[in-house]
Amino acid sequence: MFKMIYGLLNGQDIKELREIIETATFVDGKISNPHSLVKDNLHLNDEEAYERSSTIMTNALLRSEEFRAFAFPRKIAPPLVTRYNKGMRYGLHPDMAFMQSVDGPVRSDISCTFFLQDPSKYEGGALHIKQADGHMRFKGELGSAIVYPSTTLHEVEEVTKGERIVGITFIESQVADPAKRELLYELNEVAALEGANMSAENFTRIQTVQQNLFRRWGEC
Ligand SMILES: O=C(O)CCC(=O)C(=O)O
Ligand SMILES: [Fe+2]
Repeated sequence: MFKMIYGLLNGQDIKELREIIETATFVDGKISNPHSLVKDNLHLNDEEAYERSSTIMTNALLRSEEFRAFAFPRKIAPPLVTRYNKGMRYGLHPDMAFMQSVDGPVRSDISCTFFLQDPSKYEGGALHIKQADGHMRFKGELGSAIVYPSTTLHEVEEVTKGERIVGITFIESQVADPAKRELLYELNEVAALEGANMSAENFTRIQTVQQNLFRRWGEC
C-alpha cells in the first residue's frame, strides 16, 4: 500500500531546504552503491548540509500523524537529498534490506521520497513502482512525500527536462510485514473514524483487538 502525504514539509522547511541545496556540494550517487549498473543520480555530500537537511525532513515525518499511523516507525534513516539532472535516472532495482546509518542498521520496510522540486520544473523523473497487479507512477507536489513498501521493484524514470530534486529515506517499522501493517492501519483508521458512533462498550472491545494485534505483530 502507498500513501501520498500532502503538505508534509511546511513553508519554512521548504525555504531552509532550498537554501541548503543551493550551496551544498553533490557527488555521483554511485558512492553509496558502486556496483549498481542502473544508478545515475547525484547525492548531497556535505556533512553540515546533510545534518541540517536530514533533521528538517526527519522532524517533518515525526510530526505527521498521517505518517505515524501508516508506518508505525521504529527507526528512520537520516533522509538524503538527491538530484537528477537532464538525462539522469535510477533504473529498476530493489532496495537493500538493511541500510547503514550513524545509529546502526535500519531494516528498510518502507521507502520514502520527499518531493523538493515543483513538478512543473521538470519533465520525466516519475517514481515508477512495479507490482504484479499493475504499475504506479508518482510525481508529487513540492513539500509532499510518498511512502511505499521497500519490498517493491521500482525506478526513477529518466529526467527529460529540468532537474528533479528529492529527499529519500528508509524506515524500519514496528510491524515488518506489509500485510499485517496494512490490516492494523485499516483497523485503526476505522476505529478512529467510527469510534464516536459506537457504544462505549463496543469501542472498548475494538480497542482491545487493536492493542492485542499490535502486541502480537509489533516489535519495540
Ligand atoms: O528518488 C526516488 O524517488 C527513489 C530513489 C530510490 O529508489 C532509491 O534511492 O533507492
Ligand atoms: Fe530505491
